[in-house]
Amino acid sequence: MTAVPVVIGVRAPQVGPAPATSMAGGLVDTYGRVHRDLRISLTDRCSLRCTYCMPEQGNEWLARTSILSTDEIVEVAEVAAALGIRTFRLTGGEPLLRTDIVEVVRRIARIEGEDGPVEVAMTTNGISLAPKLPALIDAGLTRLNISIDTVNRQRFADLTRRDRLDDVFEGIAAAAASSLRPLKLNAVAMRGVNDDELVELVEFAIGVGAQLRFIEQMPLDAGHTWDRASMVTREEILASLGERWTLDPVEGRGGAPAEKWRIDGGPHEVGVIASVTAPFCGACDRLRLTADGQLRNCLFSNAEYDLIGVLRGEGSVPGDRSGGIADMLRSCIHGKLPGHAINDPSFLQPARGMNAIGG
Ligand SMILES: Nc1nc2c(ncn2[C@@H]2O[C@H](COP(=O)(O)OP(=O)(O)OP(=O)(O)O)[C@@H](O)[C@H]2O)c(=O)[nH]1
Ligand SMILES: C[S@@+](CC[C@H](N)C(=O)[O-])C[C@H]1O[C@@H](n2cnc3c(N)ncnc32)[C@H](O)[C@@H]1O
Ligand code: SF4
Ligand code: SF4
Repeated sequence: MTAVPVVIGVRAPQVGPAPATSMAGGLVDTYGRVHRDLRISLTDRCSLRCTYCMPEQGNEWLARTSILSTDEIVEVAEVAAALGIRTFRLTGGEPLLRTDIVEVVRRIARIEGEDGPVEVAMTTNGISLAPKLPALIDAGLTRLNISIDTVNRQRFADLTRRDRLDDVFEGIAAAAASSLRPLKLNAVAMRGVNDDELVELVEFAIGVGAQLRFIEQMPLDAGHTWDRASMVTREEILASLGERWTLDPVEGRGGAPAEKWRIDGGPHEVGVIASVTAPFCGACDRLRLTADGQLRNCLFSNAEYDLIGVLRGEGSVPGDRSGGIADMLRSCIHGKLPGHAINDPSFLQPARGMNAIGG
């Protein structure tokens, strides 16, 4: 039984040998957005239970048999790279819980993209990162984003339902001491939880040589309890930081989700990912692959494209199915809407929580 009761599915196309021209043309949607970034969720499992993402208990995990193998992930990544994907971001759930994580990184990092080697990035909660980091870097990991919403131990335990802040600090320290740059820290801003700590979080990030990005909380929690009033907005975040520092906008955002500001004219920057009040959908260049092999063209989409059906469908033979994978990637792109509808009264939150979508 999977964690996804009902999704609007798109059936797998007939599997067969790849037509000679199947890789021609990139992943351009009907609004002209060129897709360069594939976020791959490696598992829906996690070492934490953040309130805005997962339920405290009783989560319905994806069946282990439905989780994509390393071979399957690499097969998809190779086709995606041939179609123009340049960055593969490994996420979850907690990607470091995947026992073959180093192999996944190594095999994706070997893929040649259109303009040279692809980038392999990871978003993690940092737990158990320290002992694994040397092997991950050796395998070809190029960038790390680590999530930390508070530097207060009791708050961390309340918010994540696990008393593991010291493990996160250890992971951040290892990343800070490593060669990976830029190092980014993510913090979801929450009213009455950490909104009195925003300056302290930025100072913590500066202290470890990282850049902090605040995230507006999105309606993606497994319990569907999100409410607009408890979301701390971009404006509120800037007002709070503005009491301490002068913030000057940094130009040249491109397709990045974070708007950035220079702090007091100095070398440090802070970012805000305002997915709700200032969505960046017009420049969206992302696709997502869930751990159970469903392609999604938007975090908030209720449609999924059944890639695992292509990979495991009857008569499917490894090596012969790149055309089917490419077709499914294109179908997914073709169905992409211009933006999300969180601000529309008819908005329907996706059935999956963020941990099962791949944040
Ligand atoms: N609405 C929306 N939010 C996103 C999207 N991608 C990332 N985010 C939000 O931004 C947060 C941080 O994302 P990360 O996983 O750190 O990656 P990133 O910011 O895309 O990565 P880089 O900017 O390349 O470092 C996520 O947790 C989401 O909350 C997206 O496509 N749409
Ligand atoms: C889903 S987690 C997966 C990777 C890893 N477990 C982590 O926490 O970094 C990726 C990112 O999504 C963010 N996130 C999760 N649920 C969210 C929500 N409802 N709104 C905004 N961001 C969310 C987390 O804070 C984290 O930065
Ligand atoms: S945000 Fe990341 S660390 Fe927190 S519960 Fe979700 S997947 Fe786990
Ligand atoms: S909400 Fe959807 S369309 Fe908008 S940036 Fe995120 S993934 Fe892209």
